[in-house]
Amino acid sequence: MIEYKHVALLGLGLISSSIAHALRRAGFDGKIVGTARSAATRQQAAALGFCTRIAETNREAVTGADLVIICTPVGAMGGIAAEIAPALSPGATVTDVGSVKCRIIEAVSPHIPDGVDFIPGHPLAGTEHSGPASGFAELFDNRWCLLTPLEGTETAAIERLGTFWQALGSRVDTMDPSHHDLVLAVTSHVPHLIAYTMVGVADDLQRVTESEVVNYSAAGFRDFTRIAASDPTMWRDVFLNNKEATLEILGRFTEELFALQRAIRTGDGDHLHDYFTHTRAIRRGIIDAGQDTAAPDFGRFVAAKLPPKEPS
Ligand SMILES: NC(=O)C1=CN([C@@H]2O[C@H](COP(=O)(O)OP(=O)(O)OC[C@H]3O[C@@H](n4cnc5c(N)ncnc54)[C@H](O)[C@@H]3O)[C@@H](O)[C@H]2O)C=CC1
Ligand SMILES: O=C(O)C(=O)Cc1ccc(O)cc1
Repeated sequence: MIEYKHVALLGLGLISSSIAHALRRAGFDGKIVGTARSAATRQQAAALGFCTRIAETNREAVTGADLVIICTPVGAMGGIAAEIAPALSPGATVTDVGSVKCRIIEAVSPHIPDGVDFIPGHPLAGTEHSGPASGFAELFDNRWCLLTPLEGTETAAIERLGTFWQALGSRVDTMDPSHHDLVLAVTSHVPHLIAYTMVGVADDLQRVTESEVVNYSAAGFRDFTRIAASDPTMWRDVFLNNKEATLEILGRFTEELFALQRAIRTGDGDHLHDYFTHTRAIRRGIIDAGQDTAAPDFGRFVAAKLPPKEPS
């Protein structure tokens, strides 16, 4: 059962509008007060009608809220926390949905007043679409939502937030924030960077081959173009705020790529065959373990394999 009575959604885009739709589907009868930076977005959200009320400012939206969810690009979250701090109600929970966790914790927690819990979160669910019209109630169904609570946070507050995400359809788990950032660098951030790069390469090539890249693109490349259509501001902020883990995984990726490049150049078919046999076994292992292709499950699979990130 959802224990909150007044949910404030800061930022009105894919994730926040999906939260509102999923709340309504769950029968939530409390208040959903949303706000966004631009008047045009606020008007669009008001017309779509998924909030009880649209507030003009972040401070107005959080006034009286017992759950505040920051749903903006990662780079904006610290400034928003500073802005809302004086208006937060004692006993409220502040959470976020950002794709990285350590930098958000650094930016947000110094502003959270005593008596308010900050519990960082990340629903591992999304699409390449953005804006208030892109949300839908089923987005979080059977997807993981990872909470990365800070030391000393009351278990009851964490459980309350976990129950909230379960009511939206999610499976909920907790994780150490730096481990989260490393796992997500492998399963989401670097794959997005690769997709962005591959589409850029194809675009260069297309100038030579005219429309062949589009005409003959296979399913794999089409998936790359879908991912590479994701919101530029959001992904700029992800990479700038998960720099260390992204560079670590990108370094490993580049080493493996060079080894494959060398195998192709030298005609080392055994190396290629062994490598592809190994990766196929990984994929089949995921399926045999009852975890299908969904990224969140793959995330857990990788989490089990990666060593915990060493403190920097
Ligand atoms: N899109 C996805 O697939 C997923 C996104 N996330 C995370 O969720 C958060 C929101 O993402 P989406 O809903 O996809 O974004 P979106 O682009 O659909 O919506 C973002 C909202 O934030 C507002 N905003 C933008 N810049 C702002 C600023 N500087 N100050 C205040 N408000 C600002 C926008 O007006 C918009 O209302 C991001 O932090 C992202 O990392 C998490 C899981 C999946
Ligand atoms: O659309 C896709 O394939 C995604 O990978 C969605 C996504 C994007 C960012 C996240 O932090 C979590 C999920």
